[in-house]
Amino acid sequence: MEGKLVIFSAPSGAGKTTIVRHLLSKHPDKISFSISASTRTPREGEVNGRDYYFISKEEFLHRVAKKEFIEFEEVYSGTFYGTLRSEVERIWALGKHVIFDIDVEGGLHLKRKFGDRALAIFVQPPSLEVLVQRLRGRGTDSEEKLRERVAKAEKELVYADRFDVILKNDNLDVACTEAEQLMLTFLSTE
Ligand SMILES: Nc1nc2c(ncn2[C@@H]2O[C@H](COP(=O)(O)OP(=O)(O)O)[C@@H](O)[C@H]2O)c(=O)[nH]1
Ligand SMILES: Nc1ncnc2c1ncn2[C@@H]1O[C@H](COP(=O)(O)OP(=O)(O)O)[C@@H](O)[C@H]1O
Repeated sequence: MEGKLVIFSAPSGAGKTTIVRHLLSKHPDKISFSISASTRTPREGEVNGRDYYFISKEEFLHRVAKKEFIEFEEVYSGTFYGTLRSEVERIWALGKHVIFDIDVEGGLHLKRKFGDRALAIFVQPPSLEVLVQRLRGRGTDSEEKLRERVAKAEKELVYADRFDVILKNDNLDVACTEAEQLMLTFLSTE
């Protein structure tokens, strides 16, 4: 089987992780999550090898030098995230397609690299104000981290129209249904 890529990108807090988790729980037979490598510290409840491969900066840079990443980025100052080639190949070898929860630059990078084999979806929050509320509500970031995420979000919203599709995440149920339809249509076409 020729594996495909379904990419969800958005500013932090737009809801991509929530949507991706929903799709994974409904279609575990079709898709599998690309577990990124990250140098950030795990959040409460996050599991190494399930949410991320949490590795040190030293190991990350060593693996960059060995060209193990399809793409990687210093997403926030001093914190690296990247997609391992071995991860994508592992999932394709299982006969599944790969689903990504990745920032905007990383999503566009993968789209450029894989072209028609990839569907790049931009998850759009109703407004920047709602995005900030969601991030606050999630309660995972300090005020300083929150400011950093919001500043990045403002820049990222501009890139929405470079994606294949813009998916509005106002009502979560509606967004999840639309995401599912988009994904299934894409996966069923040659
Ligand atoms: N470029 C790139 N970005 C990633 C990767 N994995 C995660 N990210 C992005 O890094 C950002 C920070 O992720 P995280 O710390 O989990 O917090 P989030 O913003 O709440 O999703 C998010 O925008 C993720 O989508 C990756 O492999 N490559
Ligand atoms: N449509 C929505 N309406 C209200 N809250 C939402 C909606 N979508 C996501 N959320 C909440 O917003 C927060 C950020 O969502 P998350 O999926 O973590 O975003 P991201 O992965 O894009 O950073 C979470 O607390 C999530 O439960």
